[in-house]
Amino acid sequence: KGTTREQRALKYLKEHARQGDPDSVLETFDEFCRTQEWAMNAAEEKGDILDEIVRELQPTTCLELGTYCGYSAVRIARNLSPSARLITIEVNPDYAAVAREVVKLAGLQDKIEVINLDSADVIRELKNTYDVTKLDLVFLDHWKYLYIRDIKLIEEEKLLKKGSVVFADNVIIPGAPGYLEYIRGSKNYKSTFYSVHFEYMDDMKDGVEKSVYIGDE
Ligand SMILES: O=C(NCCO)c1cc(-c2ccc(F)cc2)cc(O)c1O
Ligand SMILES: [Mg+2]
Repeated sequence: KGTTREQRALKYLKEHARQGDPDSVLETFDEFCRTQEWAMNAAEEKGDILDEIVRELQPTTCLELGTYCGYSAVRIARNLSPSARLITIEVNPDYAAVAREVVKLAGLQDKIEVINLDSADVIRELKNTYDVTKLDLVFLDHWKYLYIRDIKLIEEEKLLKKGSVVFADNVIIPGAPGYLEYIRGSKNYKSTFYSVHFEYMDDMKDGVEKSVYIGDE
């Protein structure tokens, strides 16, 4: 075929979505995944919970680990206030390249920064290199076994403040057992589990975990 699934998705978006319209990009991406090829986007149900969190929290600085094609980055950024921004980290160069195109198609390149590096290396540099003081929202959606490594690193870097929200995808499928045990056992968070459908699969159950940081600044 010569093309990857992600490149085929981007082609479909370019042909069917309205340039500069984030809602159109998301709707078209969901349509592609339901009618052409499945892809590991957060999708409608998980996306609605993410929308609710962003609308209520009104975060200024957001961090996403695991951009993939940029679906959730667009989902988050479309609801951000004018000066707010999202830093999203993707270790896979092919995914990052597609994500940058999707972000541009949505017209959100001024609010979203896609970084093609390893998450741990960027987290260590957020204060010095990326001018971040505190993170209001963190979305964990990269390799599941890395959730626990990176949340510990984020705590170590003192990047969270009272009220910061850590939202984790896939805590059931593929699962992130070490992370769930850690975050639910920590006195620094108040966690809530949401049972949701796995993306684009109406007969499969997944779960997302919303954790509010209540620890020391
Ligand atoms: O690995 C994932 N993300 C990081 C890499 O970019 C990921 C995987 C899956 C999934 C895939 C294949 C399957 F059979 C089951 C689960 C789903 C997701 O939502 C994900 O975020
Ligand atoms: Mg996911």
